[in-house]
Amino acid sequence: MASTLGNTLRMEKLDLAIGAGHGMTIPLILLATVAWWIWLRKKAHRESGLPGTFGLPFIGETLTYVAKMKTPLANFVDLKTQKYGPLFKSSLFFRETVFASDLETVKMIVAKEGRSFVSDYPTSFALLLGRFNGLNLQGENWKRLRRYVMSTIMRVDLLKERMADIEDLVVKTLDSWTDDGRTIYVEDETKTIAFNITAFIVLNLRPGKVSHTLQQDYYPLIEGMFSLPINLPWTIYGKAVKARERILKNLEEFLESRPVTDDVFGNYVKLLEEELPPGSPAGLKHEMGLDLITSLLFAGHDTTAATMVFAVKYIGENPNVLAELRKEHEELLSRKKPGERVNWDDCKTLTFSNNIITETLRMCNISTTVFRKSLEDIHVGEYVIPKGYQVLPYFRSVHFNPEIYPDPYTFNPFRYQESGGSKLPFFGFGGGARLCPGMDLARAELCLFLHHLVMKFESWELLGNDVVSFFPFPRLSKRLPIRVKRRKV
Ligand code: HEM
Repeated sequence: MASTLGNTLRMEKLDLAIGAGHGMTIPLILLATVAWWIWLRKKAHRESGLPGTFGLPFIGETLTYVAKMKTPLANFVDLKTQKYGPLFKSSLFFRETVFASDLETVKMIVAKEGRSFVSDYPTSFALLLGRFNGLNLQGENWKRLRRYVMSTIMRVDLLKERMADIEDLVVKTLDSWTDDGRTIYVEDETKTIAFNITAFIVLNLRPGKVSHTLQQDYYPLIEGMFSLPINLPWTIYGKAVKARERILKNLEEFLESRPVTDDVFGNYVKLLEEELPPGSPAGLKHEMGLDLITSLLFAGHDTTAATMVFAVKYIGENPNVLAELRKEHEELLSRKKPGERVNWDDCKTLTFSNNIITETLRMCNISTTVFRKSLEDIHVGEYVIPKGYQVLPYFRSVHFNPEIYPDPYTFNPFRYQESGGSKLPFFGFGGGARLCPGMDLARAELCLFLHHLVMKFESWELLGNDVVSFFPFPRLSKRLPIRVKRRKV
C-alpha cells in the first residue's frame, strides 16, 4: 500500500515536471518550427532563381495587382513580363505566387494537373461556393463529381433533347427586345438568359420567382469571391456571405417542394450513399449535393452571360462580322424545312459562329487564368517553381501574344479561317483534365443566341461608351445599353 502511494506520488511529481517542461518546450518547439519553415522558404526562394519580387510583408503585391489588373493594356502581368520575362514570382493574397505567361509553360501546367500541380482556388471560393464545389475539390471527390457531371447533365444525347427548351429560353428574352426606342441593357438580359438555361439544366427550374430570386443573389456572391474574406455587414465579402445564406435557404425550400427527386441533386446524393464510406453522415452527402448545385449555377451562367454580352458589343462594332454571321445563319435556314428548329448538330457546323465565340472569349473571358498549386519542385528551363507555390498560368498573355495572334487587340473572327485551318492555341475553356465540362453546352447556347440575334434584329446601336474593366472579371461600365432595329419578316 505504502509503496503504491509512493509510486503515485513519484508519478505525480514526474507529471508536474513534464508539465513545467511543456510550459517551456512548446513555445520553443513552435519557434524552432517557424524558424525552420522560414529558413526552408528562403532556401527555396534562393534556389528557385525566379525573377520578380514579393513586395511588402504579408500583403505582398496584392494592392498593386488589384489596381493594375483592371486595364486591358499594360496590366500587372504585362508589366512584370516585360521586366522579368514570362516566368516570375510575386506574392498575392498572402501566397507566394508564380505567373507563367508563355505558351509552353502554360500548356505544361494545365497538362500536369493532379501530378505536379493541383487545382487550388482561393479560400473565398470554398467559403462562398461550399467546400465541395468542383473547382476546390481534388482527388477522389473531384474525380467522382466530374464523372457524374459528364455522365448526367453533359451527356450529349440528353443535351440534344433539351435544345428546343434552351432555344425557347433564348427566344423568350430576345422577343422582349422591342424596337420602340427603348434602351436595352444587354448585360442584364444575357445574365437572365444564361441563368434561366443553367437553372433549367441543373434544377429543371423554369423562369419565375424562385429562379429570379436565386439569380439576384448570385451577383453579390460572385463579387465576394475575389474580395478579402472579412465578414462584416458592410464588406463585399460580408454581403456575399449573406447572399450565400439566402441562396442555400431558397435552394433547400425548392428541393423540399419538388415533386420528383430523380434529378441532378437527388441522384448525386444517391451516388454518394453508394460510394462514400459506410457511416458517412447524411448531412455530409446533403452538403456535397448542395455544393454541386450552387457551383454549377455559378460556373454555368456568369461565364456564358459575359460571352453573350461581349459578342453583342463586338459584332455591333463590326458590320462585316454581322454580315458574315447573318449569311451563315441564312444559309443554315435555307437547308432546313420551314419551322424546323436549329439543333445540336447544326451548331457544330456553324464554323463562323464558333469562331466568333472563340474570338470573343480570347478578347474577354472571365477565366484569364486558373488557380493551381505546385505539388513538388518543378524545373522550368533555368528556374525552379518551388513546391507549395500558388501557380497561375496566365491564358490572357497567350491569347494576346502578337506572334500567335497578330494584331491581338483587334476583334477578328476571320483570323481562324486565315490561319489556314491550323489550330491556334486557345485556353478559353481551360485545358487538360479540368477542361470545362460545360464547353459544348456553352457553345450550343451561344450559337442559339447568335442565331436569334441576327435573325430577329437588323442591327443594334451601341449607346454610350462602355468602359471595360478586367478585374476581377471583365465588366462593362454601363451594362451595354443598346437600341435595336427589328428585321422585317
Ligand atoms: C462561356 C462559358 C464558359 C467558360 C468560358 C468556362 C470556363 C471554364 C474554365 C476555364 C474552367 C477550368 C477551370 C480550371 O481548370 O480550374 C471551367 C471549369 C468548369 N466549368 Fe466551365 N466555362 C463555361 C461554361 C460552363 C457551363 C455552361 C458549365 C455547366 C453548366 C460549366 C461548368 C464547369 C465546371 C463544373 C467546371 C469545373 C471542372 C473541373 O474542375 O473539373 N462551365 N470552366
